[in-house]
Amino acid sequence: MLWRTVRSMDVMMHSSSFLPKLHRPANRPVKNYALVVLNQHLPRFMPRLWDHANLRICADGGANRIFDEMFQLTNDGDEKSTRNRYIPEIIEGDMDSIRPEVKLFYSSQGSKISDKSHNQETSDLHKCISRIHHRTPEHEKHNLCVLVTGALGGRFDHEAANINVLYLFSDLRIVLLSDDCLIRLLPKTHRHELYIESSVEGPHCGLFPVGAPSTNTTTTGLKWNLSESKMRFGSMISTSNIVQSEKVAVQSDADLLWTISLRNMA
Ligand SMILES: Nc1ncnc2c1ncn2[C@@H]1O[C@H](COP(=O)(O)OP(=O)(O)OP(=O)(O)O)[C@@H](O)[C@H]1O
Ligand SMILES: Cc1ncc(C[n+]2csc(CCO)c2C)c(N)n1
Repeated sequence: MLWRTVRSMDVMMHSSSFLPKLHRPANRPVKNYALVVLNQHLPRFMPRLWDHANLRICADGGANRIFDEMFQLTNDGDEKSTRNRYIPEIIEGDMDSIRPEVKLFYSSQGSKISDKSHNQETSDLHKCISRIHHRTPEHEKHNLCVLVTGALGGRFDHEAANINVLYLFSDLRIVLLSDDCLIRLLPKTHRHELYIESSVEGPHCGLFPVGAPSTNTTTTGLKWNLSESKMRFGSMISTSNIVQSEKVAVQSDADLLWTISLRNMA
């Protein structure tokens, strides 16, 4: 008999356990993550994301959003004390959008201001993720989760640059967030298991390659599953799909983007 050794691909597990739930079981703590705040309106659940993050970085004009908008999102009575409570560890970027008084305020409160105005080759988000990449030891990279707020729903060139960052730093788990959905990259190096937090995400979802086509993608757990299917722009991509199980499994010969809707968490 002929024996063949087939090396099965490692599984990468994903869950959106960082999303605020009304009733979180005590045995399911929020995983630690780094938070990057971009220059778009803050999501409703920002105070809860902020409180559970272990590192908070504002990308340039993202600092204006914390300064201006955090008060409206909290139930605090006093704008000044709210401002004093939400201090980012780092403000990173080319500093062409942060207002002078905001920069002054946060530097006086101890934020590190990293002025990269000489670099007009990469976006502010790219600069933030580079810093996180650099400071994370190799063996911890695959575990670290980076949440990026305000990444979607604005200027399309910014959105494309934000998605490009997922590909540039594919050894980090980066989640792009808006009020309405999230996006993550599923690298082709792994099989993927997505554990759906159905009280806060779904049911609408999408799965598609950007850049390089897929000739073979298989899924379980969706209403319209793929079975060794081809996907590329200009042909079929899976959009307006529906999650039908607590676990979605994906395997592909191409890097894919996974997107899922977020429920109204007001
Ligand atoms: N409308 C938007 N849509 C999506 N992402 C955005 C948008 N505006 C800003 N961002 C994100 O926030 C980051 C910081 O924004 P900021 O406005 O400071 O950028 P910028 O360098 O001034 O950009 P530009 O000069 O192209 O307007 C950007 O790198 C980008 O990732
Ligand atoms: C081919 C090419 N296209 C656009 C830019 C401009 N650009 C890209 S990122 C960035 C910084 C934004 O904060 C700027 C100005 C470039 N350098 N190279």
